[in-house]
Amino acid sequence: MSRLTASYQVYGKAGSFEKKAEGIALGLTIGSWTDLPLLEQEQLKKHKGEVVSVEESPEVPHPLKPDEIKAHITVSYPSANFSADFPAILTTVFGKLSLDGEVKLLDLDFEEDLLKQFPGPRFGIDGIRGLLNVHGRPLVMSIFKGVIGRDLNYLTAQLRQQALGGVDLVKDDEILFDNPLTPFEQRITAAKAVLQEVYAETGHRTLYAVNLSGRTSQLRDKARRARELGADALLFNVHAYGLDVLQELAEDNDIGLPLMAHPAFSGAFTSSPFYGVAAPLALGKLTRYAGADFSLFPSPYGSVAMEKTAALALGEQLTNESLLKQAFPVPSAGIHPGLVPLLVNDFGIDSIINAGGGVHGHPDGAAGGGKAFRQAVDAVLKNQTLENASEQQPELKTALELWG
Ligand SMILES: CSCCC(=O)C(=O)COP(=O)(O)O
Ligand SMILES: [Mg+2]
Repeated sequence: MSRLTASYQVYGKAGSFEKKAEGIALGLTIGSWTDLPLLEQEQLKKHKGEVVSVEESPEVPHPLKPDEIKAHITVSYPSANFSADFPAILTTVFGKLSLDGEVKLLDLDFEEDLLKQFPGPRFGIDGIRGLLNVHGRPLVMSIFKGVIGRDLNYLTAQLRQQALGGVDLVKDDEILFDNPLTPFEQRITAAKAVLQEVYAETGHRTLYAVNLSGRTSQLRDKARRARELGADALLFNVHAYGLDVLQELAEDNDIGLPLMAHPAFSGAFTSSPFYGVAAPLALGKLTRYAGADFSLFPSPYGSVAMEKTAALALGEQLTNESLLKQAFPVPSAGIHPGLVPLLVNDFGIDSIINAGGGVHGHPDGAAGGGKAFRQAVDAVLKNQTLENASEQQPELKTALELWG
């Protein structure tokens, strides 16, 4: 019978972890089966979780409780215990356990039979590159900024400048919801017209990811309508809605659009060193399994930073060998052109450089900001230092003078 394996980080006294692990394996599956009559014990055994390993780390004491150390516990659960969906899986491996003190879910290992039941990205990295016809370099994305309370004219003017800067994608800010000044459907049609104009003028193609927002029950129809109107991609605050909602959108052939997962709200359950779910699992592996073509997360460098080993592991989870397609890592937040060499070094060519303030705050406007990013990417691919490249690239020079 196939099994799902979960790894947890726990703290406790040395020597106490076998009991703790057994408690998890039992507590999340058949409960107190030893008290039941023999026949029922036999019947329930096949549903019991199994402790796979317990590894103590005596060299890592609890930072606040000197008599406790860290340990990793691995438990496998029979697939017969759950249906093949995220709500059932997460409830099985970390349901009531998530409420039971200092336990962090680090990873989940899906066997092939189970993994096959998840869609993964519809387009993936290769598919998105195909839509843009851009290969062999990281993509550049910019974010609308300051458009809350502004109308469609403002939005389209800002979009035009971003596209003229040569960015490959522009996304809504995740905090722009449906509103009377820039309604969802009109954002799509107005943006499409602007991006077609820029393409006709310059030959440069930019895709726009519109924020799919509102009540869950309305999302499918809104997303289908977006497709009918010719939307390029959908931004989605997946962690505010839940992975299963993303999966529903990803599997719907009448939607069939690239899906961009925003990390909003995820810090609430990934940031603690003691509790919640590890970011590489939540924003990496599971977001990819649920069908995101792109996953945004804080880079190790900007204004909202993720610890570097976690950010690297997250990028790895989005792109490693799997039955499912690769999703684009999009390290974000406080990104400016001077960070491009670090980001490409960390996340490789198959990643996206994403910036809001770093584009719009450029003294030459968003067009200048976009150009500075593209120039930084070109310099890195040519193994040039940004300083050297900026001698020939005024927009990059201005950006480096401003942000370093
Ligand atoms: C925390 S990752 C999400 C990035 C994002 O949505 C954003 O608006 C970043 O804007 P910035 O001006 O920091 O590039
Ligand atoms: Mg944002």
